[in-house]
Amino acid sequence: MALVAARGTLLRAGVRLGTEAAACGRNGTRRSASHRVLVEPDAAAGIATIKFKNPPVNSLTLEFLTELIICLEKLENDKTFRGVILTSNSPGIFSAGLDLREMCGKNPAHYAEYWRAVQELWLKLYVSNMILVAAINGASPAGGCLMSLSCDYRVLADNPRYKVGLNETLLGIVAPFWFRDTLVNTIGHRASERALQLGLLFPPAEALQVGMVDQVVPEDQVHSTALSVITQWLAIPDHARQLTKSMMRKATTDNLIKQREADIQNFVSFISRDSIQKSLQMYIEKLKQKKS
Ligand SMILES: CC/C=C\C/C=C\C/C=C\CCC/C=C/C(=O)SCCNC(=O)CCNC(=O)[C@H](O)C(C)(C)COP(=O)(O)OP(=O)(O)OC[C@H]1O[C@@H](n2cnc3c(N)ncnc32)[C@H](O)[C@@H]1OP(=O)(O)O
Repeated sequence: MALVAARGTLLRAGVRLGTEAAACGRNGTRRSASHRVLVEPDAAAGIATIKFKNPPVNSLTLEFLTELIICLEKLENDKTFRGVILTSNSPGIFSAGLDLREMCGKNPAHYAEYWRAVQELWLKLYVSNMILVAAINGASPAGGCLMSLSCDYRVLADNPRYKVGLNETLLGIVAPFWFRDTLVNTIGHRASERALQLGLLFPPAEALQVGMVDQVVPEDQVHSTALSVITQWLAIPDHARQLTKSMMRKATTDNLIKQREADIQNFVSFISRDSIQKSLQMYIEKLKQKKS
């Protein structure tokens, strides 16, 4: 049902599914998707690289989310691909997280549609049967960080500007329980409590120390490191690795699935509050002023 809704959004956005489907095909040659998601398949290796291309900062607009969801679903259903690297097409920014303008000045129906898409992307990533490795080649706050936390392994480029973390409280908003659970499953309860309350954004050395990422490498080695990690993981028999992943993660996704509609209502009423809208507007304004 979520995919049908996603396709509806894509069609309204004028995205041609034929082109999208071709982009996620099984050819070994480099091909690119129609809009915001580039896919570089290596059929012989069974690996595809997904590159985010939603300028200026790869924020998760509804259209970008929808393209990502459809792309992941196509790769998941194509047994050629057993591993995927997620990275940015614009080194410097992995993803700025949820698109602030999707959560500001819109109506409740829009917020509900948007949040359903955010949930869907997380569900697709967190319990994917494929091996997902995040090659984090830029800053990755909030929803951007959630995407990488949902992968099986994270490689971060060693650049002090590339901070990662769930900084929601700095915006005056609250990371929902499934963002929290994803973080707790990765770095543990105490470290998550501190990171979430303070909205901490960790530079590479600290991110490694707290366990937000698994490896920090020089910037020009991020992709090759991700590739060699995925190659190691590919050596494990799929059925055993997949069942183990499911055993570790399914309870977390089931928790959202069983209260998905309530979570959407919660988000809509929270984000619609005047005080929250004001906080978001002020934050957007602050980002603008930073430039001048
Ligand atoms: C009990 C519980 C109760 C309730 C809970 C219920 C529900 C939960 C409710 C809400 C949960 C929401 C969860 C939200 C998750 C998120 O992901 S929020 C987004 C957080 N993201 C950020 O904080 C990142 C902000 N951006 C930056 O820090 C920087 O832009 C950057 C480091 C990513 C890049 O820096 P620069 O290269 O210097 O680029 P600029 O800052 O100049 O930005 C260029 C351009 O892009 C715009 N922009 C930046 N980020 C976003 C964004 N996230 N969305 C939309 N647009 C963004 C920026 O404004 C600039 O625009 P212009 O000025 O050029 O128009």
